Amino acid sequence: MLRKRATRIQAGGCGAAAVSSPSSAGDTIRIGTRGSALALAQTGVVAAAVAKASGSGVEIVTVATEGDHSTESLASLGGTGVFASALREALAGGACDLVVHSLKDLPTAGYPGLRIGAVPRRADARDALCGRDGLTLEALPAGSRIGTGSPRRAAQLRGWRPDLTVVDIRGNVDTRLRKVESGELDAVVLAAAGLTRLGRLDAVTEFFELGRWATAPGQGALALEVREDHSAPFAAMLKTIDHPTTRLAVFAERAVLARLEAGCAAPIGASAVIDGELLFLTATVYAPDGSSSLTSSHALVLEGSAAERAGLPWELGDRVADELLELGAAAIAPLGTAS
Ligand SMILES: NCc1[nH]cc(CCC(=O)O)c1CC(=O)O
Repeated sequence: MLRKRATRIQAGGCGAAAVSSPSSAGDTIRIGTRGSALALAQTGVVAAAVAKASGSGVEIVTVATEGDHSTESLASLGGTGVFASALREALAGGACDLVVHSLKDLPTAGYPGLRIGAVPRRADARDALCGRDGLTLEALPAGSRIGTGSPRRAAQLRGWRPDLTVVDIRGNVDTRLRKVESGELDAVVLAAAGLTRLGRLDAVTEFFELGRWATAPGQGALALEVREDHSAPFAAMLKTIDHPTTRLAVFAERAVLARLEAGCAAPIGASAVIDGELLFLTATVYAPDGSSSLTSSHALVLEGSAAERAGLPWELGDRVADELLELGAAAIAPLGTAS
């Protein structure tokens, strides 16, 4: 289902090379997005970058997704692709020329005829606690009610604070924050990147460091998905938006998910960073009840031809995932389609 918005962003036109749109409809590049406030905020940033890099007009097309309609818990929806499928269908069907995903919501399995055309620079990959009265996780009184819809966050909360009650919630970022403001919940856990994009960092009472609190593969990063059949100028435009370091890191994180055959709702955290010539990857699989977890870390030297380097994230992700499986990950957490 498509609803067209009247939003149009014209290119600034200050010397940007003219790039023809891949669309047969003319010069305007149509960018598909979900209609949530968070999706529109991040798509607005992408649209401005596309307009500047292409010199074309940009039109934002909102697409309703199953994840927006359903009030089911994310875990029971299965997680994999509830936000992404409708966007991918709109793109494949030609209703738009590129779509903007939160990378962590994009299934690792490809879609026929589509590819990830650009991964912009990543924002803060951490999770953040938004508690009442300035409270941190440690300071919350026993029995406090903490909301999250994510099996990973639920498992982490149970691991750190088994004396708290985890409440399964849905809804957009503002809805979740209001549950704390109204007193219905004592705290919620949200992605720092989303709070940043919505200008709601004021609600944060604690940032969880990645070393003790792993976050979803790809968290904080966006993916610009495109059809494979686009023009060379369109590819050149995508390249100016792509951030190669972010791409290497998030692909390594996603490779763990792919190897474990786990979806975006699986209780798995992964964090990759590049330090000089080394790509580091750490991933953790959590028992849903928080009683145990398994972690694996490895690093690879970034060397070789461009094609060889492009394969390194997968090699590293496979190594970490295989170690997690050897340690018994499949016995502590629901992997595969049951995630
Ligand atoms: N599944 C919802 C979702 N998808 C991306 C983000 C945050 C932004 C990001 O990680 O890029 C969120 C909200 C949240 O987890 O708090």
